[in-house]
Amino acid sequence: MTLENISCQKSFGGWHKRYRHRSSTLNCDMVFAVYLPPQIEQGEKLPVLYWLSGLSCTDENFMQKAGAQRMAAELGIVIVAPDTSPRGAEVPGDPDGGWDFGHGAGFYLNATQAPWAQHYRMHDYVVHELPALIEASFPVSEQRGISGHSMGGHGALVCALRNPGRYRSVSAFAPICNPMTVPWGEKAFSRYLGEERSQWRAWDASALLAEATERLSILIDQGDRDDFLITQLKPETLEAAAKASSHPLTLRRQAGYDHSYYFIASFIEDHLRHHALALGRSVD
Ligand SMILES: N[C@@H](CCC(=O)N[C@@H](CSC=O)C(=O)NCC(=O)O)C(=O)O
Repeated sequence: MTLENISCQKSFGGWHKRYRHRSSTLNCDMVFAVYLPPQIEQGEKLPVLYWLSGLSCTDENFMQKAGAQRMAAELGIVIVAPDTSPRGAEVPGDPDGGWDFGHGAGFYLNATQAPWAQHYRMHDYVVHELPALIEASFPVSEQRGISGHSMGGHGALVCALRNPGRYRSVSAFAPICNPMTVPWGEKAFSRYLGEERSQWRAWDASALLAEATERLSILIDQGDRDDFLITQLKPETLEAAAKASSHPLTLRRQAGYDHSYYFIASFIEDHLRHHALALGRSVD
């Protein structure tokens, strides 16, 4: 596997880098970003937090707007931010030109329907191909955490719930909690997975949580001034599933916050500490 370094900036004593590579899972070239904290140069194998961004994002939104680098440098956590879908001229996008399906909207699932199934396999990319590449290319351990925002917050929950034992920590900002029942999810699932709704449950965080066997503690922050809260996100559904199955969930409703990266930047430190604790880093 060849990695092409396309940019490099020093940040808080560590390095923000972007790489291009060929993905055999997605059948296209992909770009991801990685933040390597200063401890990486001391020969210590560091844990990795995977960050999954939301609709319309690339690898750049989180790295430029969340302000995570200072704490990641302090805690000694590598952060990897993949793109949000397969990309390129050979990858079909939304035939209607929308931003909530196709390019920038891979939903971190494995599509089963033509023509999407040939490229849209973001779950396998994020859970398997990318970590294998990261673990072979950088001095990191196999201790993994996963987090994300909105579509990516849902993606993080689903990756953790579908793969018990693979992640030591999980959290989310304003995740889509029950995509089977909201417009963003219905549009994406009906095309990627087909019209048979029973097939959707395997990619819905609330449905998966109801049947989870691993009790990985979940941290979620949700702004109460989020324009998508009622129509698209539905945290109460996940909360009810967690309650019914006694799954550990801390869902914090944050007064006055919206859906933006201003909200994420306000609470990213708490999430990094949540992950650091589970990933065996010392947290003061
Ligand atoms: N492009 C759209 C706005 C889409 C949007 O709000 N995207 C959110 C994630 S929404 C759920 O997945 C986002 O993270 N945007 C990027 C950012 O940097 O804020 C439009 O133009 O309306």
